[in-house]
Amino acid sequence: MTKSQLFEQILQKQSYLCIGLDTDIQKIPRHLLQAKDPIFEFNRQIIDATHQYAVSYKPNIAFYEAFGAKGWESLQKTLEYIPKECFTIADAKRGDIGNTSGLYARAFFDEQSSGLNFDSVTVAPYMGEDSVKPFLEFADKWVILLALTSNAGSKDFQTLSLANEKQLFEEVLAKSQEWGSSEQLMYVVGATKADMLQKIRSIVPEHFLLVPGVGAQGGSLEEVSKFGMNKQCGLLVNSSRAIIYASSDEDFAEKAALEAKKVQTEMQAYLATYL
Ligand SMILES: O=c1ccn([C@@H]2O[C@H](COP(=O)(O)O)[C@@H](O)[C@H]2O)c(=O)[nH]1
Repeated sequence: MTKSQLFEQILQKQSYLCIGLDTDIQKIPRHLLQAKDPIFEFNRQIIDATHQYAVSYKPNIAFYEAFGAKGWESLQKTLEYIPKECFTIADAKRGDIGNTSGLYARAFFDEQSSGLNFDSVTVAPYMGEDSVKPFLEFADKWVILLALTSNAGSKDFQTLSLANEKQLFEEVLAKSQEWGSSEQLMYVVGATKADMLQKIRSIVPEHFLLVPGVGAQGGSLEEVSKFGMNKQCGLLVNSSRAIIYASSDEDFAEKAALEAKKVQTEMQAYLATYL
């Protein structure tokens, strides 16, 4: 999917919501445990109930790979089930020496090889250019580099000041623009770090940002929208637990739809104000 196709979807659905499929077998409604593949069945019903409010889905790979071959199968079925107009993100946070990154890229992008055909994958930038490049060699695919993450531990390294007086995450944003364009690179910025968004936008005005951390982590959708939106929206705001676990009963999909609609309605207002 190209940047302008993504923007078109955002305008059509009046939403920049990404729903996180962090599907935890311990948290899904009990009655689903009787299904042949409870994780896929949960995802299927969540996707059916929410896709009109979301432009993107982000399965976090940890929730699938923890279950070995069966988990990968649930992931593959989920990916195939997501409507084609939605942007798909493998939240895998990969990255290694180039030779190994090439295989990670195939795992998420090369359907012939792995059975998976995600639009994008999250990548850790800290091994540098040669660790990221192999992901960028796939046509029409996106790399989403971790820049300033939503967790408290982001201060341990990401905000350290360098000799050039930049913070490490600023250097990640500046340097990585030499590796690929805003048509193939996005950045993760936590919603809990909305106070840094103006600075971030001054470094990467054109890029899309994947913003996790609203909902369960308490980030403000309004601040993210006010300080992070650019002329093509430039935001995919993720919410996982607050939507998919809105209810633990048989009405879970209905309640997830209500939560997603609530977020979408708020987004519609911000698109009218800040775009
Ligand atoms: O900085 C980051 C990077 C990734 N995540 C991931 O996003 C979701 C957030 O889930 P919630 O339930 O909405 O809190 C989850 O998959 C994280 O691993 C992040 O939170 N922060």
